[in-house]
Amino acid sequence: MSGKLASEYPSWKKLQHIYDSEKSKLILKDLFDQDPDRFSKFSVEYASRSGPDVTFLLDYSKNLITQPILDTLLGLAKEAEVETYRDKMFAGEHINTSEDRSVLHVALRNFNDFQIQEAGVSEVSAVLEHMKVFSESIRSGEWKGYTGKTINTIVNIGIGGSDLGPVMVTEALKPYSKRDLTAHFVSNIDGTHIAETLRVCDPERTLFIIASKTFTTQETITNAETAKDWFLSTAKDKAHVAKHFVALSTNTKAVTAFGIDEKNMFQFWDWVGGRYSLWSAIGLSIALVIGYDNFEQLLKGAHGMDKHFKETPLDKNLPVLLALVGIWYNDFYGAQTHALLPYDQYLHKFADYFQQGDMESNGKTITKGGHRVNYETGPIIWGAAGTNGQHSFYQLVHQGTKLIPADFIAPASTHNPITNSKHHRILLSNFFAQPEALAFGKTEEQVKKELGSGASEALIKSKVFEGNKPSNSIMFPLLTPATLGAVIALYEHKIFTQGVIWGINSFDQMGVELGKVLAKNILAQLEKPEDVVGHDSSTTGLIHYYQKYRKE
Ligand SMILES: O=P(O)(O)OC[C@H]1O[C@H](O)[C@H](O)[C@@H](O)[C@@H]1O
Repeated sequence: MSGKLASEYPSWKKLQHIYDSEKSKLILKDLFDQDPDRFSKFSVEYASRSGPDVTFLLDYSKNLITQPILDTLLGLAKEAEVETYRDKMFAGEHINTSEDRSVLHVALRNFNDFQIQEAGVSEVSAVLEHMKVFSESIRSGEWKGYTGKTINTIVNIGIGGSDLGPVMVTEALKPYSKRDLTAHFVSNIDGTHIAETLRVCDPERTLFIIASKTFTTQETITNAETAKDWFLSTAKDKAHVAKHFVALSTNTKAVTAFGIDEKNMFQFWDWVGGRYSLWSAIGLSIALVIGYDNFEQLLKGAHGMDKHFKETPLDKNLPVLLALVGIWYNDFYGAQTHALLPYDQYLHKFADYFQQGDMESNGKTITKGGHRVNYETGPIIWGAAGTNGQHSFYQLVHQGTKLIPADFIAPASTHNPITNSKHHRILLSNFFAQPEALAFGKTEEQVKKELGSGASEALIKSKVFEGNKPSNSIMFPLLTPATLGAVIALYEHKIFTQGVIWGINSFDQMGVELGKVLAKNILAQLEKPEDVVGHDSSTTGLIHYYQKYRKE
């Protein structure tokens, strides 16, 4: 984040040299054979030092690293001043330089532990109290809709960071949810999304949560207006809006202009980035679904990880270790992607969430100093819940031509121990087997032995697994709110660390602007073919095709 080019650091050059000269010797099978203590050397058990007890195991031994490589990666983190920039973040310095803002999602889950000076930080506890009182009144049935009925459905209308965090967390923590309160999340501008949602809502019993940091996002405001029109078509009187619409935003003026009472607005601040906002008022839908106390556990679990990140030496610092092994593949092995593979159905939105978290943060080409990088920055993040992925894309991960580092994530115990945990044991046997298969593969000799004589050379070759595919494994006792908080914060700080090393600003998102501007211009041209001007022939042709076939 210093804005320097990472490739200029001495450790970067050393890593390149190590990669060029030692790559052929970095064979997982040999590394494990040579060192019976490899697992204990390259794994850490995290235990929270504050707040609720959270523990998990990070096993990074199945990576293509040796101690000297890790030491050099740690040297890189030192040279890039990861510790200095981490401390600047916690101190509230304006490390988001292009927008001249501090980056303080850590202040949202701080509970007066670290001293953080920034306007708004002292208001965090009052907003949490507002969320607590409000969520409890909805959940208890004390809050009534305009006809005196209780609320049984919430619809969060938001997009990007104002959608993905609440969706991922409410799915992940479903075992803690109030089952008679149904939550919907509407994000897409495609009218289908809101239309299909409203179809199953009762205007007398539905609460709309309009979640938008800026309260100017076209998708969210359009969907919110449609929801308000739908509501008023039954409720008639605008005064009833106050019972059915609340806003989560930094923009009081736009919220009140929309017709939402300021007392039904939950505030946050410009130092909360959209993709880091689930800890803020944007988490109201989470508090409603799982209850405020569980929401607070989520925050406290994350704070425990903040403390770990802030106070632990780099060589034992989990987010830093994840960041460094990621850089090793991204920048030296040329891996283009990174897979997040939770073996937990409740985490089925985890990869979707971190697509924004990681790719919007580190998908940058220009350093903070304004230079074009001459190395790769943020990886493509993707993934799916196990074991579904095994029956679709794992073929390529095992035998394709690409190197795909992956994180396997699983709970030791399940919230649904049905059939004497038979399902869970099968699930976990896959969670253990896949990284093993990826790392150690299957040799030609083994295949020949299995097939016996007479098997063709082609068949034998097709059944060989080269192995040597790296992965991390993360395992925790049970997916609780506090554990989830800690794991999300783990990845947030990993992303931060990589951004610092690459010298980029992980906290702006200029890359999402251009498309928005062009769409606005095109929207004004859609009426008549003769209005379609100023485009290339492809774009013009596509718009003309639409104009020919549209039915409105
Ligand atoms: O919360 P809002 O202001 O409506 O913004 C919603 C989203 O808008 C844009 O797409 C930004 O790139 C995201 O970071 C943000 O989360």
